[in-house]
Amino acid sequence: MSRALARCSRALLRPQRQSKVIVNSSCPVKGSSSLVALSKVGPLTWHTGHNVVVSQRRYASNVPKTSSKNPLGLDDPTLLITHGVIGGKSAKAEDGSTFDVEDPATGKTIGTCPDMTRNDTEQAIKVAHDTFQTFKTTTPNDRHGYLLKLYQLILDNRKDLTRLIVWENGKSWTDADAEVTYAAGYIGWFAGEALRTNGETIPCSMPGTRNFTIKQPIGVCSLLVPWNFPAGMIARKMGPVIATGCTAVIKTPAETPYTNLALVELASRAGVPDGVLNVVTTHKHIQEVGEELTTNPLVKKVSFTGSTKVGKMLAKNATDTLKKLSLELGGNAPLIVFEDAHLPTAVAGTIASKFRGSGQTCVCANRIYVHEAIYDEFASALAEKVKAFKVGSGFEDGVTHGPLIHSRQVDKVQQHLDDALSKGAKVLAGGKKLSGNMFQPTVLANVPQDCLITAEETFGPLAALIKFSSEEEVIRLANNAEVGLSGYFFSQDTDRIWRVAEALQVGIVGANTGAISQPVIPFGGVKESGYGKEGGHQGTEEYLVTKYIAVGSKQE
Ligand SMILES: NC(=O)c1ccc[n+]([C@@H]2O[C@H](COP(=O)([O-])OP(=O)(O)OC[C@H]3O[C@@H](n4cnc5c(N)ncnc54)[C@H](O)[C@@H]3O)[C@@H](O)[C@H]2O)c1
Ligand SMILES: O=CCCC(=O)O
Repeated sequence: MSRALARCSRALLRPQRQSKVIVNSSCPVKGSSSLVALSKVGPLTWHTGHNVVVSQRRYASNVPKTSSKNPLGLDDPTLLITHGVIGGKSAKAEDGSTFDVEDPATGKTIGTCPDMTRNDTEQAIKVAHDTFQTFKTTTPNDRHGYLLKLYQLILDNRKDLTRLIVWENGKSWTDADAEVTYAAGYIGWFAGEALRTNGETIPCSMPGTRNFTIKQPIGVCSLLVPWNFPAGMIARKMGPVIATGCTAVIKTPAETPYTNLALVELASRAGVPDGVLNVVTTHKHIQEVGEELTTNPLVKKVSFTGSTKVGKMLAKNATDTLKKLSLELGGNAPLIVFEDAHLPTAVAGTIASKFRGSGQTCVCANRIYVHEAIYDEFASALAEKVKAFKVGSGFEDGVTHGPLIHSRQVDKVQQHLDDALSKGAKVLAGGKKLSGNMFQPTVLANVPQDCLITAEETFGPLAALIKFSSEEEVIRLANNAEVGLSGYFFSQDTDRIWRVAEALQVGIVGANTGAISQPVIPFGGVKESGYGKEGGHQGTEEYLVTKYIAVGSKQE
């Protein structure tokens, strides 16, 4: 704990360091340069929320040295957990069955996990409920301490967590490393939040009576996490669970269970009591497990990140028992480049927003509206940058973009591309499916206003450039969506910045930036992108109930 604090305060006092170039004369990866690639993203302080400067040092090779005893080549092989967790104990499926976890870069199986069922889930909920009776009585300082230790453990194990993310999600090493920083930032933020669950005193209009509110943990929470941020998404759900004294059953995504499980293991090493975080891994039984997690009366809160379709179904399930819900669902983010934009900033911001995680984030720009006066200049500058990307296994040096998660995502990108091409769009960069789940980062010009891309999020590396001619027109187009998670625009006119920021029907606005995600802000959407916030102090409130207490005085 003291190490984390010392590091934070040292970092706050010193100027931000830039990335380093490391010269390596014996790079073992075939075809890679001996000058190990420089990180292009610069310092990652915007991610941590803690101003901890994390070196973007690249190692001689990030390709893990695997063996039969250490199949994922971790420095600490005990961080590879291949079972569920109930009450701190290893859990199997009731029928003993398992499912395979695959490396999306190769399609090869990297391990298995139990295919747990509804009964297993019910058991996990009971344990979480029993544990809640004691965990809710721990002090804020106890929980602050657990989270600070966990924060330090995440940073201490960053290489292994990065490896797990690359193995099961496929994103590039730099992206995965940044995600570990992002996840640690959430845990650090909620360590502070554990100490800030303040109630109020409220002046009372009745003589002799005093009014107070206190904040209490809501109870057992079902946390359903997606595969696109295997560390980040669980961190921003389990952080407030621990901070507030709740307990949880976590349903891991079938694609990426190992990073979730490693983080739960680190939480246990940080002292979080057994039974606070329980993990159900499942693939075949997703429907019934999802139903149990959203209908069991012992569960008081559900937090889900994923598609709008599944979110709506879970919300319906939770209605009968009126559970509190946080739904962080799909987006279809507009990104607008006005004629008065600073073009290099607009290009950099578009790349940051569109291509992070190979386009598989809920806040990725999806509809890129460019003013006709600068359309050609912007399009060619963006295409030039995108042509320089390198697609491949996230472990390879120099790879900027990894594969998509599975063939369904590849098919969706291809379908959106074909549809736009059939309506007159033109490829300026990329445009081809590569081997396996790899897809070239693509820039498309002359995209019509009505096509599949504008109707739903692509969730892939396809930048669709649509021409517009007036602010009024583009605001109408941007708001013409059932969803509203994030929206971006680029302009150097201050009046326009306020006007457009206020007009966009979204929960998150990036004005002159494509990087909006931080642990300290309330992340969440409007319309069919769901409700509830993650991160910020609002992300703590989601796990608390407010109780009002009136205290009268002696009546004579
Ligand atoms: N908001 C996000 O961060 C996010 C994340 C993943 C996918 N998506 C969107 O969803 C689309 C499809 O991707 P997907 O198939 O992985 O999304 P999905 O909504 O089906 O899956 C997201 C998560 O929900 C779980 N899930 C699925 N069905 C469930 C059920 N019946 N009960 C409980 N949990 C269930 C999945 O296992 C996964 O962990 C993507 O193209 C993208 O548009 C959004
Ligand atoms: O994809 C969903 C979350 C993305 C983010 O936190 O930036």
